[in-house]
Amino acid sequence: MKLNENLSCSALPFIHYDRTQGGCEPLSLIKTTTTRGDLVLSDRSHFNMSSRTTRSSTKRPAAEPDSPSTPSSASDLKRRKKANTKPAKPSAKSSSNDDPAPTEALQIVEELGDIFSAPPNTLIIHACNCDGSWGGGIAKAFKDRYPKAYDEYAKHCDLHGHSLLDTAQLIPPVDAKIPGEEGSKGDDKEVPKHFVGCLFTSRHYGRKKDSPARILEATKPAMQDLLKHVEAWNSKAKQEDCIAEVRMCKINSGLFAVPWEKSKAVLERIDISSSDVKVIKIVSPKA
Ligand SMILES: Nc1ncnc2c1ncn2[C@@H]1O[C@H](COP(=O)(O)OP(=O)(O)OC[C@H]2O[C@H](OP(=O)(O)O)[C@H](O)[C@@H]2O)[C@@H](O)[C@H]1O
Repeated sequence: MKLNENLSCSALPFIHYDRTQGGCEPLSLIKTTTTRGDLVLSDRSHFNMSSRTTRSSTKRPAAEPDSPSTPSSASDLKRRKKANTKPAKPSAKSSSNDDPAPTEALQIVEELGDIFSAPPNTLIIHACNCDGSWGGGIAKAFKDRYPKAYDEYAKHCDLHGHSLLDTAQLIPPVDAKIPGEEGSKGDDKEVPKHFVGCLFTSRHYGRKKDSPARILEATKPAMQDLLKHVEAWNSKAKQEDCIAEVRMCKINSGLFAVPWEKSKAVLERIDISSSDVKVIKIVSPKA
């Protein structure tokens, strides 16, 4: 693929980006980042596993408490586990009432439509539990549409368990094509190049989900963590691989049972003066 170094991510909507520090990495490598902002390169084959693990919606055993919180690749996870390092975790003590007014606030724009009919290079965000379950609500739709992204999420939960609360996972586009049944290649389904953003706002799902107050408390640091991942990704990605638009559902407002206006108020207190992402589109289905 030919690179155009004259183009920058600043040409893309929603992203203000200085590409002077950008680098060109081989296309065979996937770039992921840690909470500390380290860039981690992994062979793309890791993200394109042909066999999909079947996950049940049953509770998983929590990972060891000293496991790192948000690395985004298996190689990074292993490296960290071996080194027994613990990345800094964003503070969980933020609330919309205590926070100072942001210098530049994250803009939340609401519209009706199909969240998944987004153009390529869109990041689509939803709220997640730390148990490795995308069993209901919009999470089930994510699992059906992005099965390999689900595998990445479930692996992340297996390795880090409840230490993921207050953090986020950025999953690069790994579901370019969902294979059809064996021997019927014509049934392969094309999937746009979408990034998936997981906000870990509750440890458990279902009846064991965290309280609305704790879910709200996790919402801000989780989103801040995701914005850092986006910034790190875009600072290194080629122009055609940059995240160009960010969409989200009304997180926490369904199965997590937190009124949307409360989550929205928390999100609108996030300072984005040093973030690439200025606007998040909230896309809800037409009635
Ligand atoms: N197909 C669809 N297309 C478009 N929009 C859809 C939709 N389905 C629902 N919505 C809307 O999307 C918003 C969020 O509502 P949700 O209930 O999904 O998510 P939430 O953030 O409250 O809770 C997270 C937990 O729900 C999951 O299920 P499990 O726990 O695994 O069972 C996760 O894994 C977490 O644990 C609401 O505005 C819904 O109207």
